[in-house]
Amino acid sequence: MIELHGLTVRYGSTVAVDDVHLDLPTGKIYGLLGRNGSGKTSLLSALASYRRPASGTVRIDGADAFENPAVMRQTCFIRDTLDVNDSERVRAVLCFAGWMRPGWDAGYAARLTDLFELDPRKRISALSRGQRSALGAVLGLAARAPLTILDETYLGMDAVARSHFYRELLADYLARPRTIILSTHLIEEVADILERVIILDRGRVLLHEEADELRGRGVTVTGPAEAVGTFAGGHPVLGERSLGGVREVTLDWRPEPADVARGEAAGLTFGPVGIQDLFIHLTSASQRLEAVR
Ligand SMILES: Nc1ncnc2c1ncn2[C@@H]1O[C@H](COP(=O)(O)OP(=O)(O)OP(=O)(O)O)[C@@H](O)[C@H]1O
Repeated sequence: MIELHGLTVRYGSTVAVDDVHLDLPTGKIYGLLGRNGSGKTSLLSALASYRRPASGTVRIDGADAFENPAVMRQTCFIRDTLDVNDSERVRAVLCFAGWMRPGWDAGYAARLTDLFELDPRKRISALSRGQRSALGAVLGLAARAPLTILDETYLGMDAVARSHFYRELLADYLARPRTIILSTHLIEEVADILERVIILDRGRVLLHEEADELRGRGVTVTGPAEAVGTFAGGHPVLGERSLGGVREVTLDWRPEPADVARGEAAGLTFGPVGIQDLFIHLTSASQRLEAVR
């Protein structure tokens, strides 16, 4: 279990992570989502001991994680900076990772390097943005660390490379289950491989839920404005739009089959709300709420 208790990260007067409490069972793939500046990198940096929290604790399997060598050996944190020397060659970086990482699989790293068409002789400074991202993906996957944290690692990769990455990640995770935390803005793309979703909003946890729960959590209701209004009454509205006499509302509510049948009889249609849409509605609804306070 990964336990964050009262975790707060500050930069001077900026509170990047604000009193976060999270209990995260190990052996799952987590998606850490949030708008720009919501505190994702700061939270992950504290989790990986890259940044000392202003207050609060991180415990992993009962042990205090901060600067704990035993915990750090089991943790692989890949961020876009890659934390490697730009004058090194790819081959040397992989070799160093093999030396640093107890679970490193050199054969798997070589296969991934081929898959992403990375030239092991190239210097890091000569890699394109996408190639740097691909190297991050190789370092993160081949480390096979019990706690693998990928902070927007694959952002620079093209669509083909990202699809290779998602496939490899899922296959390797199924073969060797471990805890993987992905922070991403490419929500729609990764949604299918996530088991749990955490949404951060201005340093706080807005939501922590099973991805399957989230997939069925919201509903869109479309139809004649008056009928939609009557049906939606009393349920939390995440968003709405109207065109002529037709209104569509997105509700944070899971209707029972009987509710759907009643709505359909009144001329309404129902649609699912994907994780990305739910994310957009929840984070913008939270901002609207803040604005009226
Ligand atoms: N080194 C720093 N010095 C000062 N403020 C910082 C620093 N790093 C982050 N911050 C601030 O902390 C807050 C959270 O930033 P953080 O990078 O953790 O967010 P994020 O969710 O990862 O953002 P993004 O999605 O844009 O990468 C922001 O207000 C940011 O300006």
